[in-house]
Amino acid sequence: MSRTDQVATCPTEKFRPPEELRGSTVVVKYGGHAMVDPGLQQAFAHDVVELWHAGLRPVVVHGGGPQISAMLDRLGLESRFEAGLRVTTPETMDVVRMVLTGRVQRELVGHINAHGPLAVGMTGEDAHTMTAVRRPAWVGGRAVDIGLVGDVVDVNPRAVRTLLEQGHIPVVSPVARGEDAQVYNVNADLAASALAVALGAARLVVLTDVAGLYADWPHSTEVVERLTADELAELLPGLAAGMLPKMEGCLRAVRGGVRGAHVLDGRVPHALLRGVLGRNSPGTTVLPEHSSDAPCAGASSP
Ligand SMILES: Nc1ncnc2c1ncn2[C@@H]1O[C@H](COP(=O)(O)OP(=O)(O)O)[C@@H](O)[C@H]1O
Ligand SMILES: CC(=O)N[C@@H](CCC(=O)OP(=O)(O)O)C(=O)O
Repeated sequence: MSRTDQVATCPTEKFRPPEELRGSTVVVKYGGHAMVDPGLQQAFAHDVVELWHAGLRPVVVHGGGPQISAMLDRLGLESRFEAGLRVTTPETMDVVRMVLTGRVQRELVGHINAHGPLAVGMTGEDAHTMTAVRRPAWVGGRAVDIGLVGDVVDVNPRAVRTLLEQGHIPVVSPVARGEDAQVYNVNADLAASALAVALGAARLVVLTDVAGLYADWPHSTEVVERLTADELAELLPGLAAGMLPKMEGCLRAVRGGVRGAHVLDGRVPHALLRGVLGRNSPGTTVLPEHSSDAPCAGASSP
């Protein structure tokens, strides 16, 4: 698809990606808490299309935790988390699938496609894109059964690559197939990280509802601006639910070959563009151990 013919809005001149990012895949995880405002969803969709215009290949993996909880509440079903993961009965799984794929994904696809025929929605189940195995939650050193919650153990990126090659923007729901014929609820941060590694993405960007990783949460809002994978590995066991899967996802990504991972404030308009294309990314940036490849260098700032 021609990038100039198909999309009428979003002029490319404003945003020039650094040379090393041209043609690169960028996996963006858009968190449920940062998408509760429809205005923010539209601004996010606009930014994703800007990245596409600038010659990058964005892939969106979305969350939807608050939206799932609201629907469970409406249906009078229990909503409970252990170590940040939703306890998922077969009945809960039906609601997870319905809300993520039937509603949240559809809304995002609609917002992106308001700019042109770009986004295609899919789930990790499609074309065996994500295969997961059942995992427990670890609470106080003990494994707790949390039902149909999966860890992604295999990613087949072929369907996503085909969409990218055709000029599309894949929008992926974090639901995975199991080899045991079950369907698994996967934390969206970890799903995005697994997909970024499998696609050989240049960047993983996690948009959430805080300014980044706070050094002393919940006592201070001082953001950790940069850290290496080793530094993050040391911090990880002490992190609280919410930030834990995001930082674990960033760590797995940079250790899996992704050149940089960012946690950004999704409530700030254009945080995504500034994070990917700006000279100095806001939020928290995680780099591999020996990075001479500063992921924010050389761009013209939006
Ligand atoms: N060290 C930390 N720094 C920032 N936020 C933290 C930290 N530890 C826990 N959190 C919590 O993590 C939340 C973000 O995770 P979550 O609510 O799951 O967001 P999302 O819906 O974007 O995935 C923050 O709103 C905050 O309450
Ligand atoms: C296993 C598990 O907890 N899955 C998440 C999937 C959605 C998600 O991760 O959404 P956010 O990114 O908005 O938190 C859930 O059921 O809420």
